[in-house]
Amino acid sequence: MLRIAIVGVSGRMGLSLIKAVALAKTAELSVAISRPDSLAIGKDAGELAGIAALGVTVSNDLGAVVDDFDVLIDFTRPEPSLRYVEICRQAGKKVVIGTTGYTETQKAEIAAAAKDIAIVIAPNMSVGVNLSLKLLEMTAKVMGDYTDIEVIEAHHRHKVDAPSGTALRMGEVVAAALGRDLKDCAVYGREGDTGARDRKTIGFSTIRAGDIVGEHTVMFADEGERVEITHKASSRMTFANGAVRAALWLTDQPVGLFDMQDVLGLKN
Ligand SMILES: NC(=O)C1=CN([C@@H]2O[C@H](COP(=O)(O)OP(=O)(O)OC[C@H]3O[C@@H](n4cnc5c(N)ncnc54)[C@H](OP(=O)(O)O)[C@@H]3O)[C@@H](O)[C@H]2O)C=CC1
Ligand SMILES: O=C(O)C1=N[C@H](C(=O)O)C[C@H](O)C1
Repeated sequence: MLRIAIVGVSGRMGLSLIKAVALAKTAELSVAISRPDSLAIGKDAGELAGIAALGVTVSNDLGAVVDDFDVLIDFTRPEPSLRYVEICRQAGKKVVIGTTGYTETQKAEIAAAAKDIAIVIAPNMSVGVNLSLKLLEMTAKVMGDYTDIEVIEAHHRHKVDAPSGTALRMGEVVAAALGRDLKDCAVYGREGDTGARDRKTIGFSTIRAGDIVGEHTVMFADEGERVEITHKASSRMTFANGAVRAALWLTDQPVGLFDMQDVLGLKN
């Protein structure tokens, strides 16, 4: 049995992850971590997630329980996530990271840690989004040079980072397929006297509303026709199940930086 630790257990994803690990046949929850001031401390993780008791009490010090797990799953915020990665690096433990909103410097820190331990990091753990990334690469190669490309994403009102990590990854994949660097061609929202659209740009639009789990559309628009590739998540369990799949896949990886394309066998 693979022993999984989850940090941020009382978050939206933390609660879904507890359920996903409980449903897994070859993995078990062995550590559940919440912030020191969290009301979840001392509770049973299963009961916290609204399922049967799992016999795992929520605690607040990951460093004190490093011998009790094999893989850590992190869907929190960039700063605590980097602290958890460092604890895992020192203890030689593997990590699955779903957190989004990292700066370039923070991403480089994770890449450096992956020289010592195995890490899967992906802004979206669903099969559908990762398949969409392949479709986007293909569409960009066929239509991207002569169409206007726009990325539209919608999420719940509590989301703190924008554009979503998935939208940015979609933009990166499309830009790379066209030999462009997203840093040079991204336009994040428009207002006022913008001038006509520059064909080489990739536009991003963000919606934050209600309880939308996560929706992404990439539009390739010409005069006379357009192609839209859309993914809609209706349950966080799709992300949580993907994270557990990534944790199990890491069993055979001693070291290195991977993404969900590696886990799902979607790399060229
Ligand atoms: N890769 C993917 O497939 C997906 C990625 N995400 C990403 O996962 C992340 C979490 O999303 P979501 O669950 O909705 O967010 P929530 O705000 O619901 O949960 C985040 C949790 O992280 C923990 N946390 C936050 N700040 C700190 C801190 N300073 N120190 C320690 N722990 C902290 C808390 O856990 P606690 O309360 O237990 O202390 C908090 O509840 C986001 O970055 C989101 O974009 C979301 C969905 C899918
Ligand atoms: O915060 C969320 O909820 C989500 N975040 C991820 C992102 O930023 O891409 C993935 C998913 O769409 C849900």
